[in-house]
Amino acid sequence: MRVLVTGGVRSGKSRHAESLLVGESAVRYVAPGPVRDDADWQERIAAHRARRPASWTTVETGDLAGALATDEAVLVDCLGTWLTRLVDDAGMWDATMPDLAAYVDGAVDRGVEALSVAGGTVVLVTNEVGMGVVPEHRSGRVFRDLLGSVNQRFGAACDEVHLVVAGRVLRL
Ligand SMILES: Nc1nc2c(ncn2[C@@H]2O[C@H](COP(=O)(O)OP(=O)(O)OP(=O)(O)O)[C@@H](O)[C@H]2O)c(=O)[nH]1
Repeated sequence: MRVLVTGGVRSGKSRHAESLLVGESAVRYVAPGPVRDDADWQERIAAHRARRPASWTTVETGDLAGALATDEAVLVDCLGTWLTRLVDDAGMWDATMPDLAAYVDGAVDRGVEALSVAGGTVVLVTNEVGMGVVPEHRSGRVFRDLLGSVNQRFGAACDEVHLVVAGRVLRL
């Protein structure tokens, strides 16, 4: 079973994603975003860790395909931060859109392939962006476009896509 969970910031999508894995004996929690050390972020992370069952393991890595290569159930939170880290690490925010799209597509290919052979339940969390005003800065516009495509690719590779709004879940 592969599920993509999408929604806005603080929509309740992480909690919903976690609830889909209740009953799994072992879960690999994958945090694929950039390493950040500001106090606000550390507080958020601490709250997440406190609510995870003791039997879950945490993997902090940008290597999505590698993190999916397991027979354990996997929760990836989230594809938005994964994308940010992917482009950050490659130093590609100023690259042309075709170059960026091709680079991200290659990484998505590897992720989708790993997803297709993963041994257990996989839940991927992502962000629903692009429903508001056009971002003022180019990096915001680029991120919005790329993440839309990433979501479509992973959505197509999943059995189900769930949209979370105001804590309510709509199965698409
Ligand atoms: N590095 C790291 N990140 C973590 C860990 N646990 C959670 N996170 C990150 O915390 C982020 C989620 O933070 P939230 O504040 O709950 O997200 P949100 O989008 O505002 O809210 P929801 O929609 O309710 O999930 C995700 O990017 C996770 O990867 C951890 O142990 N380590």
